[in-house]
Amino acid sequence: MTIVLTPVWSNGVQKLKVISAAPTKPAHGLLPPAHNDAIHYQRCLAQLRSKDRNIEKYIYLSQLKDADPSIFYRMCLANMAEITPLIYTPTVGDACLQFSQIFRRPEGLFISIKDKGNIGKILRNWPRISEARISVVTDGSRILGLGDLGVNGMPISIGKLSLYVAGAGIRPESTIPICLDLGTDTQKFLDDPLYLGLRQKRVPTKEADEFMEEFMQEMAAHFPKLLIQFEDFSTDKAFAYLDRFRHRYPLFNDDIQGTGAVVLSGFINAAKLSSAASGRPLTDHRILFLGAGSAGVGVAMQLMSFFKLHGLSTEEARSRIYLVDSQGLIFDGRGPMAEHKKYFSRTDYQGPPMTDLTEIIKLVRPTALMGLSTTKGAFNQSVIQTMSALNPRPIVFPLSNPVRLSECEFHEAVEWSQGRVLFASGSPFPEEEYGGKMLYPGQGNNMYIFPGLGLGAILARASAVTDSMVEASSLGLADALTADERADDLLYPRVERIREISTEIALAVIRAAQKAGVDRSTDLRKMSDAEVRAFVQERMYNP
Ligand SMILES: O=C([O-])CC(=O)C(=O)O
Ligand SMILES: [Mg+2]
Repeated sequence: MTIVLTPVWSNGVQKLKVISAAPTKPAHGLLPPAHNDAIHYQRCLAQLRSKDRNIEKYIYLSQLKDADPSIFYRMCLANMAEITPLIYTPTVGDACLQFSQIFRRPEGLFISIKDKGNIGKILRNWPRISEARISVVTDGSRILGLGDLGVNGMPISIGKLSLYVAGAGIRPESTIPICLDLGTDTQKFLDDPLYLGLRQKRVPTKEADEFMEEFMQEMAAHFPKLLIQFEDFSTDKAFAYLDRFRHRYPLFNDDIQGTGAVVLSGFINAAKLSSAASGRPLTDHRILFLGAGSAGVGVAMQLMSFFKLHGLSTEEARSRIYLVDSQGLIFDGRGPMAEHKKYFSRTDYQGPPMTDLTEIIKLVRPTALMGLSTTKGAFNQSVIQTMSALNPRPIVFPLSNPVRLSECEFHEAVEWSQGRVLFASGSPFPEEEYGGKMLYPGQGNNMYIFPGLGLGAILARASAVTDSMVEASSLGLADALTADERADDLLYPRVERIREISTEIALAVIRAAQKAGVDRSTDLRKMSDAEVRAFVQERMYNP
């Protein structure tokens, strides 16, 4: 599929108009005589592999996507494990940091605070309004664990949407990457002559809130079939915008809900293995979080459903969770704290403030340790050894992204736990051999969830994304492990099966939407599961 856009002028405004969306075959003589598609695919793959640095591979793949989306997506699907880390975490982190240096050609929509009052007009410049189904929207205020990157956050929206296409078969022309430019507080960018964003500090909250209100209203008015994924907003905004808009528009926050769902899923599978080894009931698990930002608290909230699914009350479920932030264990006696941390603040601890993670572990005796702190090395040898002394199979999930901010590496966790660790990380790590056995790290990254969750919500034409739909996506993923994968102690399915996984998740999400009564595509209600699966698969874009 080639989309040819031509600039046209309307009311003094330049717009892009689609003049050809049909596959175009170059006229005779415009290609070399021995050019053919299959060999060209091999040529592109060889070109990719000839590059030494991942950022070069990223740039090459971006240009390939632009020049020939079909080859690009075919390559992604056939080489998921190799290419996902290049177009997504961790390389996308470098692409964001260097966006203003490596920028070639615009992709997606840029809407800045200067457009306040005129956002509808900007949206009308999007060339494929009626096809729009999914948008990933960031304001760049907290990209991965890299901080406030301003307009340099655009590659995160682009990368997530490439995975929607590859992983869930959303059509490329149905995706809209959006970066909102509300300024940046990162001086380095403001001083950089190549920086592509506004040269101003972030606007005050009130102005940002008014902007978001207008943005969401205009998005809904212009794109009636669009689902919105909020991505990498700073913690306070992530919670505030999710709360404010989730009951009015179909949307979810990937960092709070997507990460929550993917970790719940991995935890379900890890807890079974851990309890099988310890003989302790599933309801006895205790989970300690390092990091209490949007992802940390989002995951903690989602993990409560693990205990509730096993019959515990909300109060009992909450009591299984402990949060630690940069100032140590979070408990009521510690003094004032941010609103979003209060729910998990411990009332049963009355001692002095505790900051040392090993000491906190000895006190809490957790079965599982979750890292969402972006503090490299926080899960050091003493931490892992203490977890391993308490648990025959300790659950350790260093979830911070990208790789270099991970709380520990897989080989460290394997070595320090003597091969017993049940491990999942946010970014990919290589497998390890220990005691003659191959051990595989799980990748507890929301990339397993959002493509299928989004696909299900889009196909159901959900008017809102309910908690039950998010939970269904998580349970759908946990159930997607094959017998082979279970035999290898995997916590997540192999990423090569992403389309199958997305189909199962979409089915679970569609059913949950129907149960919640938020589905507007009511024809799907009458279909059997097998029919819905076939329906989902038929609709997938196949490069
Ligand atoms: O993008 C990723 O790899 C996961 C994610 O949402 C984040 O770290 O913010
Ligand atoms: Mg994110």
